[in-house]
Amino acid sequence: MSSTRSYSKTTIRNMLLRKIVHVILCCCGKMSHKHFIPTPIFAFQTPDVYLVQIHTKLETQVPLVRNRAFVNGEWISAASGKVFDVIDPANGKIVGSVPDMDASDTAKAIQAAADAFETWKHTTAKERSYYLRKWYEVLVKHHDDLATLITAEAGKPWKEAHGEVSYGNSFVEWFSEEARRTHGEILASPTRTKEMILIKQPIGVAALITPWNFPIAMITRKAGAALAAGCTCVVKPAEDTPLTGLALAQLSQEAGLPKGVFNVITSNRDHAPEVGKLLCESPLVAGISFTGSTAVGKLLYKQSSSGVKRLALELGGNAPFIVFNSADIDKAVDGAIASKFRNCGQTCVSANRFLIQDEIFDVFVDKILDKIKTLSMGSGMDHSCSLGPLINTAQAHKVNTIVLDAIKKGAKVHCGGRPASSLGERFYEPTLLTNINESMMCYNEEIFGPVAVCIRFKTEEGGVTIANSTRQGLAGYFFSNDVPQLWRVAKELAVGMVGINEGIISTAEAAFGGIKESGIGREGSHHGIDEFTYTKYMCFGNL
Ligand SMILES: NC(=O)c1ccc[n+]([C@@H]2O[C@H](COP(=O)([O-])OP(=O)(O)OC[C@H]3O[C@@H](n4cnc5c(N)ncnc54)[C@H](O)[C@@H]3O)[C@@H](O)[C@H]2O)c1
Ligand SMILES: O=CCCC(=O)O
Repeated sequence: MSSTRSYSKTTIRNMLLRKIVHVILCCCGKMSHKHFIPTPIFAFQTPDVYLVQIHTKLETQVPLVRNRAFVNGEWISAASGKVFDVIDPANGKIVGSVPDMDASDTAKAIQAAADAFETWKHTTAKERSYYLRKWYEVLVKHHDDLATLITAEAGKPWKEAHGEVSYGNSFVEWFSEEARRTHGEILASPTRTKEMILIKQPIGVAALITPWNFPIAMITRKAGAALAAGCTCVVKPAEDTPLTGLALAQLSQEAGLPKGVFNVITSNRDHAPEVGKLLCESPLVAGISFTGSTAVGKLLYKQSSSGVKRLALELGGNAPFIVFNSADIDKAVDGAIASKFRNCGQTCVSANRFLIQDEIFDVFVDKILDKIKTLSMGSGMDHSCSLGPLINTAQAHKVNTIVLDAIKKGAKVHCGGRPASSLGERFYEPTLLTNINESMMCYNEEIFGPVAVCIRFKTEEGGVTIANSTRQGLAGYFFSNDVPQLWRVAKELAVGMVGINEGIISTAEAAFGGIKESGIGREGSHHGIDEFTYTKYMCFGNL
């Protein structure tokens, strides 16, 4: 568990050592500016990336670990001096400690972003594209380090962490390209003496609050778009995975992003509400982009109404995964495994309810059971593992509660159904349940764990009705080989994204987002930038 504490003697000793190494390296000329790219508009900063790596070796073997937050191009502590620990969910060991920042620290980051916006908003699209491309190149250079860091703090299996780094980096690449395509419009004027033009302008400071399940991608999907639009950012990563956010900051510094443009503050769960409130209410913040639970999303919605802030919400899902009689069952099973067990089920677009048509129900259950039995669970650092731990003990407890509730109400357990305690307190056995009914938590709630539940239905209409019987509407999937049915069902599913004969739908080119209580707005694609721009109408008269 994370805890709040002041600097330990070891940390102070390491800080002193850092200073000494800094002086030595400066004397040897190893930290000279010549290692860093020139920036067309802003003055150089002095990234201490090499120092960090040396410092890192003193404290831990995990690369890119930073122990301070990043505000206005500087690495800072909380004003209170408090820090909290970041835990490796596979073994409970401390990976690093970061500042436990409160509202007063947040105010400094907001001010830095607001000051930087005055310059950043005047950059050209081409300049912003250049900076993002540089950042992307640095991120690619550190691909392995980022993946190792993600596995260390999020527990994600090594291969998946690598996949996430590619996915996360792809948003920076994508928005470096999209930056140059934020065009305005010339309208056909109804009057000879007037010309009418629409231009896109950046909204201002964007506050980005992100979850732990995709520590890099959930930040870059927002920040790439915000920076491309000409906004500056204050990022508040999740308390379970702040180190990847700080690594992104370090690499943005190495890429030469001007100071104050990309700020990352860290705070523990106790301080998150006050930090969030200030980000929602500060007149210096123009918009909030949040990914996380529906409950917190609703709170931020309320809080940001006072200043009529621009709001983008990417919240929880309860994805149906329908398999119709005509489907290729083997492909459906492969899609089901990929969708359900990615990140140990901790993905907002994970299949939550498998709805299987009567005729093929038994064969689907047999085949998915065979596949589940091949999944290997263990530390994400073990390259052969396909399932890692859950993020924390609260999540492990929640998954167990959902399964026990289903068993109590009559569910049949085909495999798993209990914590994998021999591996550690955050591991849960991959589980398959049938005999599901609508009174069960697993039917109504986002499970966010490695638990597959199969529900039988008879008709297309019946299956779609069950699929839509939720207030969540993020992703939905179905497998069918009946062509008219493909179009009918894709239109009927009440979700923002549909996988048709496909279990993995995420990519930078796609418009990611939900409807109903799953969110507002879209991330990725060319629509992603819209969340961070205003459309301004200009009317030139008396021409
Ligand atoms: N849609 C998604 O991508 C996604 C991601 C993670 C979790 N979830 C869902 O959320 C559930 C809980 O996970 P979680 O605890 O990480 O989500 P959360 O909503 O509690 O946390 C997400 C982010 O919001 C911050 N936060 C928490 N309380 C806040 C507040 N009052 N004001 C401002 N920021 C606040 C957290 O520090 C974190 O950075 C999961 O079980 C799952 O159902 C969804
Ligand atoms: O969990 C939320 C995001 C997952 C994704 O982008 O595929």
